[in-house]
This record gives sequence, C-alpha cells and structure tokens, in this order.
Amino acid sequence: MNIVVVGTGYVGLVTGVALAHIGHRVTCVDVDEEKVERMRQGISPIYESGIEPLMKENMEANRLFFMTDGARAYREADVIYIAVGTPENEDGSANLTYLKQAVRDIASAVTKDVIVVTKSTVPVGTNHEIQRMFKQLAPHVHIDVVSNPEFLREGSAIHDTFHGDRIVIGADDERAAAVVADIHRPFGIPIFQTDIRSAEMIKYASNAFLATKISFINEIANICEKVGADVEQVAAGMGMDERIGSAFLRAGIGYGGSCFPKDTKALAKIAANIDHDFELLKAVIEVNNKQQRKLIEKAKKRFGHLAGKKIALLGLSFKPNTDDMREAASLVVARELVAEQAIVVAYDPIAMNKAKSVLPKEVIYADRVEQALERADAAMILTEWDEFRQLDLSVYVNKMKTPIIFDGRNCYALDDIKKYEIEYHSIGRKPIK
Ligand SMILES: NC(=O)C1=CN([C@@H]2O[C@H](COP(=O)(O)OP(=O)(O)OC[C@H]3O[C@@H](n4cnc5c(N)ncnc54)[C@H](O)[C@@H]3O)[C@@H](O)[C@H]2O)C=CC1
Ligand SMILES: O=C(O)[C@H]1O[C@H](OP(=O)(O)OP(=O)(O)OC[C@H]2O[C@@H](n3ccc(=O)[nH]c3=O)[C@H](O)[C@@H]2O)[C@H](O)[C@@H](O)[C@@H]1O
Repeated sequence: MNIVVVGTGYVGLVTGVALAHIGHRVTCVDVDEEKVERMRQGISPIYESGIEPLMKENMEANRLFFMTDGARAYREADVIYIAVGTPENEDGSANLTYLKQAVRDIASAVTKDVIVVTKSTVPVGTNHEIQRMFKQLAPHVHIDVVSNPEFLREGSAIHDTFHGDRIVIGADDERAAAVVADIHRPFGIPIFQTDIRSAEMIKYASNAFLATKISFINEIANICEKVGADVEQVAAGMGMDERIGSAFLRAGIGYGGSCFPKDTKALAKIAANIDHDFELLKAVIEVNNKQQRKLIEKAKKRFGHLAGKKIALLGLSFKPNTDDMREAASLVVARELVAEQAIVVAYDPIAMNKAKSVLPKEVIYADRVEQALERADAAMILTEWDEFRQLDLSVYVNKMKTPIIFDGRNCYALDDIKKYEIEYHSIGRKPIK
C-alpha cells in the first residue's frame, strides 16, 4: 500500500510518521521546500516530543519519505491523506483555500483509482464538495473520499496517535471504509465507522464540547472567587461522577491554540448558515474571551494602574510542551499590558523564538525565569510549564521587588504558597495576602 500525506504540519507529519511506524510505505508532501529539506535530514519542523527518533527510524527503514513533488507522489499513491491547514476566515468560517488547492493538485496528477482521506478539520458537507470536485476535475479515474478527523493534541501528539480513544471513519463507500480501517487496524484503537457528514460533525462537536467544559469550569471559578469556594475542590468533587468525568475541568485563563478558538467559531458559523443560532456555543466563546483578560483585571484592581510597573510574564505558548503561539492567552495579556504602559519582561522555556515574531515589539525577553523576575512588581503565570510548577518558591521572594503572583494556571498549592511571604492571586481560589 502506497500512502501519501499532503501537508506536514502537526497532523500531517505525525500521521505520516505513525503510519510508517506501523509498517506502511508513506510519502509526506509539502509545498514548503525548506521544511521538506529539514525533514529529509531527520529534523522535525514542529516541537513535539519523541517525533525525531521515530522519523529517523522509519526513514532508515525505507518506509518514510519527504518530497515537494506532489504530482509524482499522487500518481503512485493508493491512498492520499489530506492534512493541510483549514484556518479561520475573518468572519469565523473555515478557510478551505489550501484544502481545495490540494484537491486540484491531486486531481491533475492521478492516473489511477485512489482513495482520498480528509484529516483536516472541515465543515459538514466539505467532503461531498471534494467528491464533486474530483468528478469534475478527474473524470478519468474513480476517487473515493473518506472523512477521518483527527483528535491528537499538540504536545502529546505521538502518544495520542498510538493510544487514541477512537478512530472515526466516515464513508459512503463500504470498500473504501474497509481499506482505511485496515490501514489503521495495527494501532489497536477502536474504529467508529459512520457516514461522512456525521464524521465531519463528530470533530466539531468534540472540540466544541471540550471548549464548553473549559468555559463552564471557568465560570464556576469566577463564582467560587466571589462566594469563597475553591474551584480545584469543586472540580475534583464533580469529576468523581463518571457521567461528568474529571478531564478538562482545569480552570484557568481560558483555552487557546490553533483549534478550539477556530473550530468553535467555525461551528457557530456552520449553525448560523442554516439559520440556527447556537447560543450556548456563542456564550462559550464569549466567556473565553473574557477569561483571557482575567489576570489583567485582577492586576488593575490590585495596583490601580499598571503604568511603569514591571511585570514578568511566565509562559507564552498556549499550553505547555509546545512552542505553538496560535491564539495563546499571552498575546492578549502582553498587548493589554503594553497598552497600559507596563514594562513587560517575558520568559518561556521553548516558545520564545516564535513569541518574538508575534508579541508587541515593546516586550523584553529574559533568558531565564530568575532574570524575568528580577526587580519585578508582579509575575503573571500564563502557561503551566513544569519549570514553573517545580520552581523553588523562594525565588519569587528573593528576586522580585514585591513578590506578587497572578497565576492564570493554578500552578501552586495554596498551602505551599503560605510558607512564603508571597501575595498570590490564582483562578477560582482564595487570594493569599
Ligand atoms: N494542530 C493540531 O493539533 C490539530 C489540527 N487539526 C486539523 O488538521 C489540519 C492541519 O492542521 P495543522 O497540522 O496544525 O496545520 P499546519 O498549518 O501546521 O500545517 C499544514 C501544512 O500543509 C502545507 N500545505 C498547504 N497547502 C499544501 C498543498 N497544496 N500541498 C502540500 N502541502 C500543503 C503547509 O505548508 C503546512 O506545512 C487543520 O484542519 C486542523 O484544524 C486536527 C486535530 C489536531
Ligand atoms: O482539533 C484539534 O486541533 C485538537 O484540539 C485540542 O488539542 P490542543 O489544542 O492541542 O490542546 P488541549 O490540550 O486540548 O488544550 C487546548 C487549550 O485548552 C486549555 N485547557 C485545557 C484543559 C483544561 O482543563 N483547561 C484548559 O484551560 C489549554 O490550556 C489550552 O489552551 C483537542 O484536545 C484535541 O483533541 C484536538 O484534536
């Protein structure tokens, strides 16, 4: 079986590497020549733990190849996975430009029957549109289109691919579905087969539901702060109910990343297009927008104004174990602090390079956490990196001008903080003064 993966971002590269690892011959195609050149040397373009050894192992075993020449790869393919980006349009809908280009590239190259599997997250109805495009652009061959949405998380993408909860396959054609199911069988993960439109909807509904859990617990946290309850205790108690589940009940400064923000907006737009006002989802999005500004509000309340205050920003990526800055809360927080004329000194263990190109130019960067905290009036924790969780708390006391922490990720136990002369404001818990 000759498999081609189009697009080598988080999803495409991880999919290609994982399919090669379970024994398939996989060619990964990308239009970005520099990326392809680096991957040929075994260098991953994404920061993802465990990916490079797997790339090298499978390249050496002659199962994994990288190229820019899509036409050649598509001509020889039996199955083609599309994993190009589907970013957000200005109106919140999904931008299908890259996807449609990939479809045209494939249509103009293929000379034999092939199965095209869509891994990119696409609005309901898109795979049927792809089918129509193929019928029109490549009438000389038979192309089956299968929806196979992806559920991996950045930072644990390899683990998630080998240990996912389910593989969703949406197909109109039983034979095509069976071929795709056979490809994935060695993962040993339950396969859920359904129709194409339901598969497309499963992806959006899953992300929207997880985002809803987060906004829900964040609202509970905001109420906890006012009534003197502790959101960590509340989440633990709620999570013990199997019907609720304990996952995704971590209160904080909201969700970010390349998917929840764009997919929630895209689903709201899908609903709006059929005259359905998805009020619940719109509230989820609105709550998240407010939540990202929570630490700013707390700091303004504490200090009155932030002009001239030196604020250490700890953690810039949208979550730990990734350098991805897309829709990170740090973008909102840094912009706001700069607008308030605060002096912002930022530190992140991994995302610093990417951050420099997207944060306001006024932001100063520190090489180490201690350097960021030096003479700071306050610290704001935006990402729960282990480096911050495991930090000796005396560092805050010894380095800062005034050891005041605004923790947007509840990194520390309140009892630990109480052992030091630290003023601590976290999310959904009593402040310590
Ligand atoms: N990043 C994530 O954790 C997840 C993403 N998804 C979805 O998967 C899709 C891909 O996301 P990412 O991997 O984050 O995207 P990405 O933006 O990181 O990578 C996309 C890649 O496709 C390449 N590309 C674009 N057009 C091409 C073409 N015509 N031919 C060959 N290569 C082309 C780009 O150069 C780029 O390297 C999106 O629809 C996303 O919503 C789904 C689950 C998880
Ligand atoms: O469609 C996608 O791209 C992916 O989106 C998310 O994965 P990802 O964005 O990589 O990261 P998550 O671990 O889900 O975290 C997303 C955001 O939610 C926040 N979060 C998560 C969990 C929680 O309890 N509280 C919380 O605030 C994180 O800090 C982060 O900003 C989903 O978890 C994946 O299943 C999905 O495939």
